[in-house]
Amino acid sequence: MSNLIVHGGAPLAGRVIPSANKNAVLPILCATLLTRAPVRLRGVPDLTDVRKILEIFRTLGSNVSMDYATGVLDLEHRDTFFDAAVHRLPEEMRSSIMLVPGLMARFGSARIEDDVTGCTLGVREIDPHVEVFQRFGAKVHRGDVGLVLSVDGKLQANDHWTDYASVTTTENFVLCAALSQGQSTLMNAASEPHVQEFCQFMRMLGAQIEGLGTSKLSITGVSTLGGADFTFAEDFHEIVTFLALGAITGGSVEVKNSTPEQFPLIDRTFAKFGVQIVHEGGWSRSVTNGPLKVKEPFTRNILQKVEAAPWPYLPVDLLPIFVALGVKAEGSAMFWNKVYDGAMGWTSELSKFGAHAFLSDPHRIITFGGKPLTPAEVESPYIIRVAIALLMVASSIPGRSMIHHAAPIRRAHPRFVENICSLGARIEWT
Ligand SMILES: CC(=O)N[C@H]1[C@@H](OP(=O)(O)OP(=O)(O)OC[C@H]2O[C@@H](n3ccc(=O)[nH]c3=O)[C@H](O)[C@@H]2O)O[C@H](CO)[C@@H](O)[C@@H]1O
Ligand SMILES: C=C(OP(=O)(O)O)C(=O)O
Repeated sequence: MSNLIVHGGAPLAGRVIPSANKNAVLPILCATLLTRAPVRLRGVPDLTDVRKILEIFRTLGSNVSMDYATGVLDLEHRDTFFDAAVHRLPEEMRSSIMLVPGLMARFGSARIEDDVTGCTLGVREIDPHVEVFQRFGAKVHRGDVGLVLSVDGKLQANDHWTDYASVTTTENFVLCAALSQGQSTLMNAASEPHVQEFCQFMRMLGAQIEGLGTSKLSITGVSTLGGADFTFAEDFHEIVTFLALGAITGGSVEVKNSTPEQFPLIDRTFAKFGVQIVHEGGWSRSVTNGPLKVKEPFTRNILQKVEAAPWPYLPVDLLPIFVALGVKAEGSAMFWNKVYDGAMGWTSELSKFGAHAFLSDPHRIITFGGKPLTPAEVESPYIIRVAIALLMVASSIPGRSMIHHAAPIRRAHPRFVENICSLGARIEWT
């Protein structure tokens, strides 16, 4: 069941309740390893990455009680067992690397698998992570497969200034610092909404963290962490996805959104393609007035552009969704991924629909939108949000399209096909 058949052309309309943000859920799951107290998590989505992490917890001997119907997860990591020579951590997902601090704190050893790259977006370094672990006192050597880490006694607090604001490196720094001896400071910390949500959970466990949402995080280590009963917030990626699906199909979708204050730049980006986002009464909806059209800049000789970079820029994971709007909207626009060097090489798939999108360099695509589109069979790379962008384009074209290898969608969006069908789409897995 990894291909999607899409019978496109119907305007999507209705209401959707978004799920939790995978990129908050996964680091929070990894963080639970730092405590021996019971933890209850509410709103846990049924995602392939979540299942992989829960499976490793079961292998370690943790009590795991997951009810996907209610989204309630009860976890207790008490008498767990881990052997870096025997156990393997989940692969093909980035978040696996955030199991390291919990394993080091519990067992004095951990490992990093060779494939912790997640989506194939280009180079995804592990060096910034290894550097963080070493600064806290870990010794690192290359094993037969992957890296093996060991630490004697407690981790040692330290100050660090990273090369760039990396989401998972920031989270790993906080995970290490929470139980270290002394005060640690991270400069150039990432501040995405999911990083803030993760820090709020850490605080609920008893971690002492200052500077949430800024580029400087100060953490005072404590001797033990306690339990928590935590409810996940709504996923801004999923909110944007459904709003964009409404807009690209000429319909109107309303999505529950408790944090519109995170949206001003996202709203302006929609507006560049003629889509107005209205936030009202805890819901957001996309409104279009006729066919999508790229807003012309006043400055001469430049293209309309969308720049994606670490928060508070537009998040890079949202860029493919706006590229899909760019393909549909009449006019030209440039999309600039300032983070990854291999995330934009799927223009050839767009061209199978008859779209005109030009990869100008590894970081930039230009769309010449509004061209007549026809249904097509396309191949998605192993990139969650590109599978979605291809599905968006297919949904906007009358007729039968097929998205091959769309399974990555299940890494981030539970019940995605059910949700979109409830809006009037005709889509099925095959
Ligand atoms: C599980 C999780 O949370 N994954 C997210 C996390 O991955 P992840 O934490 O792996 O992403 P990073 O922020 O570390 O960035 C990924 C790569 O981009 C490059 N880089 C990044 C920033 C920068 O200013 N300069 C630079 O060169 C580096 O090669 C780096 O390895 O953040 C990414 C960027 O928001 C998102 O795409 C991923 O969905
Ligand atoms: C790239 C993503 O995830 P990961 O880092 O886990 O591959 C994503 O969530 O879009």
